[in-house]
Amino acid sequence: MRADPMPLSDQAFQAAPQAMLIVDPFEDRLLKVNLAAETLMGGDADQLNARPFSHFLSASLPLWVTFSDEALTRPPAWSDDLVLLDLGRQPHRIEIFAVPLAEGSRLLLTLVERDKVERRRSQADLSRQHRSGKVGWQRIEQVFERIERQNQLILGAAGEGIYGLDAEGKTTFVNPAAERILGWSSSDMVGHDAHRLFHHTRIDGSEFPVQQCLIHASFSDGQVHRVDDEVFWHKNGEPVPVEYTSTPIFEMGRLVGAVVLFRDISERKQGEQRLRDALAEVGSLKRRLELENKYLQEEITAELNHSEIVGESPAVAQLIRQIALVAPTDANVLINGESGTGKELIARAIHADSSRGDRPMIRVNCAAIPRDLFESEFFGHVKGAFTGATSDRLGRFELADGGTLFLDEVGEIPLELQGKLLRVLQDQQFERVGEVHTRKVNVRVMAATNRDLHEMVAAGTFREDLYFRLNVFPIASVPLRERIEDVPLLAQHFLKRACQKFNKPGERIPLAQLEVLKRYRWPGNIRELENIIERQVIVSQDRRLIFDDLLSAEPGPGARTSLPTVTQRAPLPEQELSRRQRDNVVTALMQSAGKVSGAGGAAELLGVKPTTLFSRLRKWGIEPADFKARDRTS
Ligand SMILES: Nc1ncnc2c1ncn2[C@@H]1O[C@H](COP(=O)(O)OP(=O)(O)OP(=O)(O)O)[C@@H](O)[C@H]1O
Repeated sequence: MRADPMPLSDQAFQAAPQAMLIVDPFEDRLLKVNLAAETLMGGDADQLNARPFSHFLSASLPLWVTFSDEALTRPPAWSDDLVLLDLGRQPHRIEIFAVPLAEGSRLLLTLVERDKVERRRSQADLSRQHRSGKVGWQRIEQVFERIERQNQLILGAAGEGIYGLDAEGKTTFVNPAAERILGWSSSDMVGHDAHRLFHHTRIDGSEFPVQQCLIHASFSDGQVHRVDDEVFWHKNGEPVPVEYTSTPIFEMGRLVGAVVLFRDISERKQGEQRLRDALAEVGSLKRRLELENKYLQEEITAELNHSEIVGESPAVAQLIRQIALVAPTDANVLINGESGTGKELIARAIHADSSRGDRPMIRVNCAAIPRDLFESEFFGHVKGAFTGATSDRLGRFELADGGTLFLDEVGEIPLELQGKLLRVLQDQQFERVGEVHTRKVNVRVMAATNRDLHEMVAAGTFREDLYFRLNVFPIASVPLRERIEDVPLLAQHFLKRACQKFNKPGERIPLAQLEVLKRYRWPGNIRELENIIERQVIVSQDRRLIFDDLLSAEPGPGARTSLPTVTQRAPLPEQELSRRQRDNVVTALMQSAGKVSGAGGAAELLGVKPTTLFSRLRKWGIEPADFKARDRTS
């Protein structure tokens, strides 16, 4: 037979987690205990019920009396002063709650062990604290995560490359800019020795020992190191010029690595290089301008002398036609003719009428260059190329770049240099002496000679290929004796200039004297005519230029040596003697190119003391500087 199930209220009483007792305070009897009470009081219901309730109270009995009275009269009653003794007489500090049951003489007691409650409470406090601590910690974590995210954003956005190293030099993190600049990905770098990966070699190809690396120095000396001129190596093997700052990282006072911030300075380097190149260019342009200026000064003088080609002879007409024909082309021109016939004047006229006319025409007198300086003169040299080459020097080809180079006396160029000259004429390329770098120029070349180059080619002293290169457009400069009809015009032309030059206006050449000039053979050509007129302007005293002596003089090979000698036909009046003496001094000054004293000076030529000559010059108002050589050598 199945036992009747326990009523639900009894089940609840039994299962309650607190110790529950029903007592009769008047009878001092324990009527009923639940399981939790049995556990607390250390015995089963029978054992417990067998004892008066006061047995379990001992010293707390007086308190119980007042408490139970309160519970019966002013329920509910609560106390935490009672101490309960279990069956084993072990005390338990309890918190007690009492209500009277319906009968009115019984009390339902609910007991809680204070020690357990306090333990639970402190545990609850702890877990409460723990829970609230965890939340706090989670908050802190979130803050850190946010900072970390911000840091990542900053690292990601930074234009500079940034990477971290641990104390062994292994990469700990890399930002995207570092990946981009170096070509290595984060996975290539993190955990690997950064120095070995991309900092192992210097720009000159020499090994870069890690002991000398200032990034690594930060680990040992704890200092910030800045370097502004080194290279890192891109993954593709190309050097990346960088500047960087290596900052040590301390953790708890201990050096644990470094963070490196670097920047690609290729553009800065290129900028610096461009600046250096520009400065070098400015330097070379400055030198070039100085030289050009010197040449331009000469050109101004030349221009004064050569502004127009004077003459009406068929030879001059033909010449002018040829000049007009060849000037606009870039063809090389070879001008052939006796000395003093106007070869340079022709070259200047061609240059002036060409598209290069606003650039200088650089003249080189090949007869005036010492043999061993030819190459340097033409192509320039670099400092130290040979003894005496104390600085870089531009050659004539560079100087004439964009303009015209006029090689006067081209027949004098040594055979060994003719090949090099030919190369420039063909390729417009050359190297300075002592330099391997090839330079390119754009130069038109004109040449002049009074020698028969054709004959020189046959004799093997002039390269045939060079001759053909130069002789693209030949022009013959006709001797004055073959265009004698031009003499009067030329004489008037030079007279006008000489009058201006020596400030002697109003000088004139009588018609009969022009005839004298036309009868002379002019071995020194137009230069001789020019010189004679100048000399006569200087010496003339009655504004009439007389050339009678010209025809009686022995014509020499050139203008200066063909000057008339003083003839002795009859005793001379004092005035004439003085004129001739003055004449003679002028001749000497012309021969010495205005030099008065010293070797080859006019005083030496005349056999007088320089002081004597100086005082005579002062007396006659003659200025030696007017006789300075106009036959410019370079
Ligand atoms: N047709 C001309 N009209 C005016 N002046 C001229 C003429 N021809 C030559 N001259 C002048 O004669 C002088 C000598 O001329 P230029 O120096 O050109 O001769 P060159 O043949 O080059 O001489 P060299 O062979 O000695 O160098 C110059 O002062 C020049 O101005």
